[in-house]
Amino acid sequence: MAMLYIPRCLNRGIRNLLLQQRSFSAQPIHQFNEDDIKEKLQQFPGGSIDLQKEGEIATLIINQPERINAFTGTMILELRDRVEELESWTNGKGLILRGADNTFCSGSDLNTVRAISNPKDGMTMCMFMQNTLTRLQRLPLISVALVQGVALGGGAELTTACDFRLMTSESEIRFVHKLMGLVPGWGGATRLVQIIGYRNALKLLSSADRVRSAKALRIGLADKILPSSDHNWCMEETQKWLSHYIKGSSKVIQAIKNVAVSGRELPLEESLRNEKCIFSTMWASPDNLKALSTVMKHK
Ligand SMILES: CCCC(=O)SCCNC(=O)CCNC(=O)[C@H](O)C(C)(C)COP(=O)(O)OP(=O)(O)OC[C@H]1O[C@@H](n2cnc3c(N)ncnc32)[C@H](O)[C@@H]1OP(=O)(O)O
Repeated sequence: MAMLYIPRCLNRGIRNLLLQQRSFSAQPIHQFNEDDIKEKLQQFPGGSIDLQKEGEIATLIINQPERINAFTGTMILELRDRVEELESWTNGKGLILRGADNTFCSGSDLNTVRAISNPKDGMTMCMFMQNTLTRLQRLPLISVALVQGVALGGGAELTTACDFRLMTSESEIRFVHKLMGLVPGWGGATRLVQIIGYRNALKLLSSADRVRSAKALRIGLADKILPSSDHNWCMEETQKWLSHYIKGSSKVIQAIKNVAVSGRELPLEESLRNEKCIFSTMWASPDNLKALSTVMKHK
């Protein structure tokens, strides 16, 4: 885990504070013994979660196209491994989350869902995924979900674990949980309220309506509509869109993501203290001194 660069030269107090803050990023929301649920999920194989790194942008691919990228037991486990790998990617700046074969994700694999359809397994699977997606959301990378095709149920929840969402004009996000006698359990309801506010979130959850791209843009669920669904074009556009937000050194970009996460998640005073600590790692840093040595006009 290397969430944040912590220089050795800092005094011990600040270093300790920063180490605490770093552990906040990867700290599990739910502390429980994961062995049983890992063993259970292992019994439901299929598909994969692939990680590709190209320069400073990584791409996570939800890959089970024959079932519209439904999430099997082993994909839940692989997602955790890939997120852990990204936590120690010190040079990274951006992350794209997408599905294979021009569609995003049809949610939990219904075969897995049926097999773990008892309260104990449901609860531990829910805690496992909440821990993973919270860690994904807190990665010091600017993340964007590229939503092609459908993002249903758990797939819709996954999109909310990214900082931003780009949709094609033909794609849809749909919280179908109500139709299955459920509520979101991967943290999607909590994050949805944070993204689009209580009233809009309640409408989407209680109606289970399709949210097409124009509406998603209007209510702030999507950040851009891509007019073509051609996969290569969509990926290029997503990288181009992301590149605007990740210009600069990885240390600066990671620090920016960390102060924003802190502001979203911590009470005011704690967040201000955290911001001060992160600021102290950037003030007079090589990036800062380099910038100061140039003639600066922000016209
Ligand atoms: C806490 C998590 C909550 C959850 O996520 S619960 C899961 C919620 N998701 C669903 O219920 C999705 C149900 N599926 C659908 O509505 C449709 O298949 C969907 C995604 C709109 C795609 O429709 P089409 O494009 O017409 O394709 P299709 O129906 O022929 O599907 C192709 C093959 O994929 C399968 N599939 C799709 N979604 C799946 C899923 N989630 N789990 C397991 N299998 C799934 C589908 O059964 C079909 O298989 P087959 O070719 O008939 O063997």
